[in-house]
Amino acid sequence: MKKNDLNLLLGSEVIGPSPPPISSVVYDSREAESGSAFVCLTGENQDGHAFIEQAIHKGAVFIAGTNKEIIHTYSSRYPSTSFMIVQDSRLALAKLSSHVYSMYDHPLYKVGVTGTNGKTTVTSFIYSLLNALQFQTGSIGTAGIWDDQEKTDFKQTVPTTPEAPELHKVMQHFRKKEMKAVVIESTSIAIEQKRLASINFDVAVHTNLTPEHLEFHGSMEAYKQAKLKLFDQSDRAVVNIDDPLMACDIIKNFKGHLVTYGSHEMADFQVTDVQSSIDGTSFVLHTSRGTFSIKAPVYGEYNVHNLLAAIAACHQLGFSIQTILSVLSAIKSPEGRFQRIENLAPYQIVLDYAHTPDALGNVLQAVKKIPHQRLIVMITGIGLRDPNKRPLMAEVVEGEADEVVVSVDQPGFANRQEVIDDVLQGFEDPLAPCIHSKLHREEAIHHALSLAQPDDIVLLTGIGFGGYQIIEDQKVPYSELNVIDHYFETKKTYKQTV
Ligand SMILES: CC(=O)N[C@H]1[C@@H](OP(=O)(O)OP(=O)(O)OC[C@H]2O[C@@H](n3ccc(=O)[nH]c3=O)[C@H](O)[C@@H]2O)O[C@H](CO)[C@@H](O)[C@@H]1O[C@H](C)C(=O)N[C@@H](C)C(=O)N[C@H](CCC(=O)O)C(=O)O
Ligand SMILES: Nc1ncnc2c1ncn2[C@@H]1O[C@H](COP(=O)(O)OP(=O)(O)OP(=O)(O)O)[C@@H](O)[C@H]1O
Repeated sequence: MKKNDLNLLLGSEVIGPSPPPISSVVYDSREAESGSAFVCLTGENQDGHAFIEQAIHKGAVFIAGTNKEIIHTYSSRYPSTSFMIVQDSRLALAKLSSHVYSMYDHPLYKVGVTGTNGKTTVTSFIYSLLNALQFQTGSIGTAGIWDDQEKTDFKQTVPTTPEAPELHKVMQHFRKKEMKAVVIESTSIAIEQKRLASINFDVAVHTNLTPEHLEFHGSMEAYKQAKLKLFDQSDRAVVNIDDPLMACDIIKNFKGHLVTYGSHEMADFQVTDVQSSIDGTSFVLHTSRGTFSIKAPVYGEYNVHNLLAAIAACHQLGFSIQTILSVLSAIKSPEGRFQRIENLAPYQIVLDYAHTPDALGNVLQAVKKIPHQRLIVMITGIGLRDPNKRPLMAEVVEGEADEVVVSVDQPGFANRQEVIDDVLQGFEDPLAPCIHSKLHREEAIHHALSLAQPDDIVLLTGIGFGGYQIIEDQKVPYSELNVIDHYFETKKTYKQTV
């Protein structure tokens, strides 16, 4: 790769020779191989500059970092390797990745979905609608990396939005397959860490803003500012007009073509007359192109709003509303988002990823619309995240359920009992007999199921999906469905032996 091209791309001077063609971009020295570019990032525990030598020994031909002294030291020690001192290594990582993984020039529409709650759901709705419209689309996010047919085996090192090299590698693969679009869940952390920095989105979608990730951003204002950046790199926008915290900022500042959705009468995609039933939700959609009566296989008013976001996003890509509505029956919800487990027990089991107070409040309202006797709810406190959120989960559920089981998700290094105590603080009467606590999610699920009687609903919320729990610094495999199956298996064995 020519020195000048690299200088122009990254806005700095190459030290040493022009590197040979760069075959991969890595931020982890252990992944370096012959022809790699290694970008030094400063993490929570380590400084990537400490691994330059390892990257070179593994074959890296180009090293970028921010630490002048270290870069100069290594460039003298390894004169045949190319180096660069950059202002911002994360930006350099994004730009380099976009350049190196641009082998196919097949056009790929890019849709970014941001918001505190609903990203995975809206991403999945857009993905299934576009594919049903024969517009081959992939998706990237908490539910994994999907091409237009199935989940791929691209390694996902970050829970939701991959680091820039992985993102661009996936998009290169989609372009190679001549797919037409990709929907990318765009978390505030990813935006702040510039993982998406060199992507120009065709459509950016906003769902809502409520407190989350404050342990990372520090304040709601910083959290909002991070999400707003996505709209500076998109040609079109879809905005939830009902969101009091962020919609106005986008509407005021967005320069491209913007449409709004929600219940507000000013919404371009306005919803009224929402009616829930056992097999889905019906509602009326009002647009400048007409009014439509719709029935869709989704539960809860918030999911109707997620659906509107998806319809509006597809419309922003050029599909007519009638065409989009003709494939509504094809929409798919991601695993664990209002997932109903049937035929296991004489009561209903609903699994839901709600792990913010806002999400919990919404799913409780949705579940209560399903006919039932008693409602048993499991809630969790998250060890890895902002402790201030924990008691709010209790505040939201108090008075809404007949039995509440409190447990822990993603404990990390947190003390499980302390996490539970934080949650319990949110109840007016934490000692009430209907409040139970269990240190482990598995035990809590089994306890909640054991409390159920015919016609009850057991609502299991929290981070039960994704395939693992983070315990200390290990990702320990975890399957919600196996835990539930195990409960019924042991019950059967117990019955047979008594
Ligand atoms: C907590 C956190 O932000 N972790 C991120 C961080 O890891 P870290 O701080 O532990 O890294 P580190 O161990 O200090 O190492 C620093 C650098 O040295 C490199 N290194 C390290 C060791 C070595 O031998 N060689 C080497 O090169 C590392 O690869 C890294 O680049 O730096 C890594 C590289 O950039 C990230 O991939 C990693 O994201 C982890 C996987 C993560 O879980 N992040 C979460 C917080 C996240 O991004 N979540 C959002 C939101 C999810 C949601 O909304 O629910 C997401 O988009 O998923
Ligand atoms: N539009 C919405 N408004 C409020 N709550 C929602 C909305 N959509 C989904 N939820 C709730 O949030 C939970 C998580 O939904 P989803 O996974 O789609 O959100 P997310 O933004 O991707 O979350 P995460 O970033 O943690 O993966 C759902 O199970 C539901 O309880």
